[in-house]
Amino acid sequence: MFRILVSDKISEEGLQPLLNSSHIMLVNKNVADAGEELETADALLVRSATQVTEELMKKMPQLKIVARAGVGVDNIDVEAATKLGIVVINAPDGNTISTTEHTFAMMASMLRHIPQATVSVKSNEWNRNAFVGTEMRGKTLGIVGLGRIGSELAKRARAFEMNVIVFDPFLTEERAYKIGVTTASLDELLSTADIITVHTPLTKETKGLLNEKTLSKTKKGVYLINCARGGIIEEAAVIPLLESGHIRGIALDVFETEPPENTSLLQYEQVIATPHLGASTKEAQLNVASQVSEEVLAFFNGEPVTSSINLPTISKEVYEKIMPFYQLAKKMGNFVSQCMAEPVNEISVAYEGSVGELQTAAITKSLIAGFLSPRVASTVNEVNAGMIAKERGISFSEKISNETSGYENCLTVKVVGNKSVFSIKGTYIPHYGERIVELNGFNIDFYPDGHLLYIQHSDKPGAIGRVGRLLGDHSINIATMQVGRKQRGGDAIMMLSFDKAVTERVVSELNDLEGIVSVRTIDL
Ligand SMILES: NC(=O)c1ccc[n+]([C@@H]2O[C@H](COP(=O)([O-])OP(=O)(O)OC[C@H]3O[C@@H](n4cnc5c(N)ncnc54)[C@H](O)[C@@H]3O)[C@@H](O)[C@H]2O)c1
Ligand SMILES: O=C(O)CC[C@@H](O)C(=O)O
Repeated sequence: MFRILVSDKISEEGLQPLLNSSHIMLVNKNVADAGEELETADALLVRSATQVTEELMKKMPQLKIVARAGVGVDNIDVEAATKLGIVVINAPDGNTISTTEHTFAMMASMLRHIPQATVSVKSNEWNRNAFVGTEMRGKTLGIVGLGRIGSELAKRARAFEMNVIVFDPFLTEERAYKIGVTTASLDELLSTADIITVHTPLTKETKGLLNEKTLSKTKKGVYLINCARGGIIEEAAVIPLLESGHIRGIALDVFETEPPENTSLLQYEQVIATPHLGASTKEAQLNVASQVSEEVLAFFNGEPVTSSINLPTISKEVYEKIMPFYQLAKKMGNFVSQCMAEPVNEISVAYEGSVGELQTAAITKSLIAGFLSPRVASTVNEVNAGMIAKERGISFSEKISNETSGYENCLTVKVVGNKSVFSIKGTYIPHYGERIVELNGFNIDFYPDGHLLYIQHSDKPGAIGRVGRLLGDHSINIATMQVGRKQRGGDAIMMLSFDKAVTERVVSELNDLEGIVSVRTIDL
């Protein structure tokens, strides 16, 4: 049973794909109240309220995936999750339109004093002079961050005949042209915009982006909006500018701490606020819940997740092509790791032929994970393999070539250790499967699976027979056997497969046989 702990309020309708599965169990409980559920949960579903810290994840030994029903993952320690081999996914666009509309509603409300006028009318006042507003038409809207929400907002602003100017260091001129916005430096935006709205993630670059210094460059009478993340506009820097009348209004959906701890800013008449409601519509909540449910279900079924924060994203079509190589690479890494009982410094992989056209980075991660798994006590998978390899001083590289050497596709892995170098070549043949076709320069052909014995011997009469006899004496059935040599009478190798593991005692007896150089058990 795959157990999912749902820690925040998530649309039940959106969770249907998970609720419909008889192999999945959902428990609705906040992590703060969960006890035993923490120990058994395979997946954790959250919105923005639950803080997914390293400490929490360490209390969840079975945890494999954290799903954020929303965009921002700043409540999740993604780095710690990556280290622990936990996949983090989000629902990147399910609430884009709702948040865009909320931002637009905040802008309209602020410019026409709707919240303040509502309070006034409800207090039996009829004060039409106090609430003279500002038109949007002809005003310049400065958008900081033209991602999903920023670009949807730009479209709507243009429909209201506003000029749109954008600052986004990662925006190409081509995309800006397509959306119909003018790009600018931050300083240009600050000095020309009548209304500034921020739509970036909260990062070390965007934290306090609008601060005392940058805000002093804005036009007198500027309006500010933050429906992205608390802290992008520094709250304390706004107060003196509100008092002086430099900032005419500010609309906030998000705060430096939520709920706000320092409420002094909220006392100002020119401040309008909502409690992080950008994504709070029925539609957005259904969208984000459905998106993460489908993704968690795909993860449970061993299919690719398309919105992972810490895994390369792979579409279903690419996944189907990549999967055979992904598994082959994992087995090749694992095989070499078991063959080389020594510290390793370098792993290089060369992709030849059609496999080079796929997302080789994901295949290389799988290879590294396969290599590390017999050597690392903690979970190691493609999420954390690169990080663990680096921590252990293992560098890895890949080379891609269209050339082929007899096989339509081929992976050649070279592992450099302290004492030796090991090389292995593998291929995937449709309808035939994974094959290892070369080991340390010996041509061979075997299926890398199950219980194997890798024997190095001298190509002399009797060596193979002695191995067969000894195994027979121990009633051990050889399932398959392949032999390879470079030249007559020289060094040779045998690869044997068995239905069950061969014991250490038998391995030691095999090692003592005449003509046998070394024997290694490999379990894949
Ligand atoms: N209030 C809510 O309920 C709510 C709902 C959804 C999203 N959000 C927040 O809104 C924000 C935007 O979401 P999105 O889906 O549009 O994200 P997105 O990733 O699509 O867009 C972010 C944009 O910011 C730009 N950017 C990054 N660093 C920048 C910098 N230093 N200066 C200027 N631009 C920079 C990126 O290039 C990108 O274009 C996020 O913080 C998200 O968490 C809030
Ligand atoms: O869960 C929510 O309602 C907030 C969502 C929003 O902040 C997001 O980043 O997607």
